[in-house]
Amino acid sequence: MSNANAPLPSQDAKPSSSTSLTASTENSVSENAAENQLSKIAGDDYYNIKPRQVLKFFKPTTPDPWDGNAPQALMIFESLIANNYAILDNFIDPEEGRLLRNEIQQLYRDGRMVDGKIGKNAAGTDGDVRPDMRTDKMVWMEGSEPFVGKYLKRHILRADILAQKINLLLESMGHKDAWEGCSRCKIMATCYPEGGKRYVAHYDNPNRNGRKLTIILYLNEWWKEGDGGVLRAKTNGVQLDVAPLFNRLFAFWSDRRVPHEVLPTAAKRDRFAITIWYMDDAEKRLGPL
Ligand SMILES: O=C(O)CCC(=O)C(=O)O
Ligand SMILES: [Fe+2]
Repeated sequence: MSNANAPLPSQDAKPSSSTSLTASTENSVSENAAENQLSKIAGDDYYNIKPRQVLKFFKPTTPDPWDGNAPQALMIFESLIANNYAILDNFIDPEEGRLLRNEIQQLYRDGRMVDGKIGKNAAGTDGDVRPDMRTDKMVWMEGSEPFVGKYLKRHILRADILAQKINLLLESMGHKDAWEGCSRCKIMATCYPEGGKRYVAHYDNPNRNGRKLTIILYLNEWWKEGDGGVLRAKTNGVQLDVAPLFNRLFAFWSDRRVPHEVLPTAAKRDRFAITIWYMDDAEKRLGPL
């Protein structure tokens, strides 16, 4: 059985900076309209998205209820194929981002988050607590549990549609990274509490566990240099330090192209994020190496 989060030796630290794509926030303008439209297409149950059938409510042939994120999908697609990753700032309307952040913070305060594990199974939902490797608090979700708030559900839905659009672009050019289906494994909300919490260097998909694309949304308003919790990745021979800024989306290929680690948090700054992995059904069928 493969280790879903195989550790790597720490990377050499080299100062580096990252550029980010800035999205227009126009996508937020028509969100209520988008929700109404989705309700019409899918019925009242459309938020009850089941894993592995993410987009049963959204087919490329249906009218696009979320036109707003087509430019975002294009930007992420272009950056992924050129760089193996994409950074997109101002992902959603900031007010909605704050409400989403409040929901995630509340999950932490309610004690729903538990020690993150080093995964043993493909979805990474099982494994061992290894404080020498990973010291976050996290909660797994399908997305339809009663404790999943309205804004988190909206985020999941938006990310699902974004992922599908990215994949449609890859498919349309016959790109080798186009994947099969548009399912995801469990969604993860995390808090890396203040005081040096971290995750050592690893791959999300070291051994063909099916994870194709990792999409993280960071939720840390007022984050500043020195607060720690920077995501450090290395890809294409470039070291990349990604600050976990509020409303910043970071997407990357889950496989060995992008080893990454979470550098320790600072003394007084909890760090919040939501991570979603989209799965390649063809790779899942092949099974782990
Ligand atoms: O929160 C992050 O920036 C990354 C977390 C991570 O790499 C993981 O949970 O696999
Ligand atoms: Fe990771």
